[in-house]
Amino acid sequence: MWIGVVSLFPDMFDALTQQGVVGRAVEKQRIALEFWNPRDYATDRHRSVDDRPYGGGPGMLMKVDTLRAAIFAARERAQQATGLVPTVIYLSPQGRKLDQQGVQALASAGPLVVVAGRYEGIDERVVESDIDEEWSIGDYVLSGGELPAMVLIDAAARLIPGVLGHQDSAVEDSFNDGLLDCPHYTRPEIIDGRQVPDVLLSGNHAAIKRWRLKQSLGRTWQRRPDLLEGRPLDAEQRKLLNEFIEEHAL
Ligand SMILES: O=C(NCc1ccc(CNCc2ncc[nH]2)cc1)c1csc2nc[nH]c(=O)c12
Repeated sequence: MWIGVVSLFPDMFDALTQQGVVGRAVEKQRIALEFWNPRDYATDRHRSVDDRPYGGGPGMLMKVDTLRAAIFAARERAQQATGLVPTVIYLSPQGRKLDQQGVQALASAGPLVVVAGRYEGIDERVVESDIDEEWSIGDYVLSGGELPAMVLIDAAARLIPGVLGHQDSAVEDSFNDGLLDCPHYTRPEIIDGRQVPDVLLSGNHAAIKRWRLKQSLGRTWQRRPDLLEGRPLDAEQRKLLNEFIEEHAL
């Protein structure tokens, strides 16, 4: 997967490229990550990358000429590297809320150019002419688009075949099948008098699988009933959830 990043703070992405799953994927060239910094296109003495908003008011905007130069360069490289026209994503509080379905769509959309904004954002005419999709990662205020861009890249990278060693864990990821995860346990068997559920020590793999699915369904029902609305349950799952509800009826 080819991803171009337009950002004033490319070094922030070291957190992604130097570590873990995405780091290894970049190393194994499952993902190509390239960066374009608008500051490199600044021509004035102060190398300015921000500009004042028409109409006044607090805050600055990304300077149009340096931003567009970086976007065009990234787009050009995407086509050169992949032969495809990239989807240009702008991370913004006004964007569509990112969820696993959105991540799956982005991970299979071919090359991406991801634009991380700073200041109060970017000129609306640049959004109209150069941006294909706007995405937000949630309803809270951050200082820029870099962390959201890293969230998007990390989530998409996990879905690229071969990126995760144990591919099955990506498939079984709770948000992959739309349910919350079941509880997990590891040594010691007793912590402050609290024991591990017997079924997990039984070695009965069918019972363990059933117990875990039941816990996932039950916890989703308790904590995120909204996730169940968009997800039909088969007869077995319905039965397990009903059992859980009866056991937890207050
Ligand atoms: O660039 C991002 N944030 C920086 C930022 C924060 C606030 C403002 C506007 N502030 C004035 C205002 N707001 C509402 C009315 N008036 C502009 C830019 C960002 C990208 S994706 C994302 N997802 C979740 N949260 C985020 O902050 C982000």
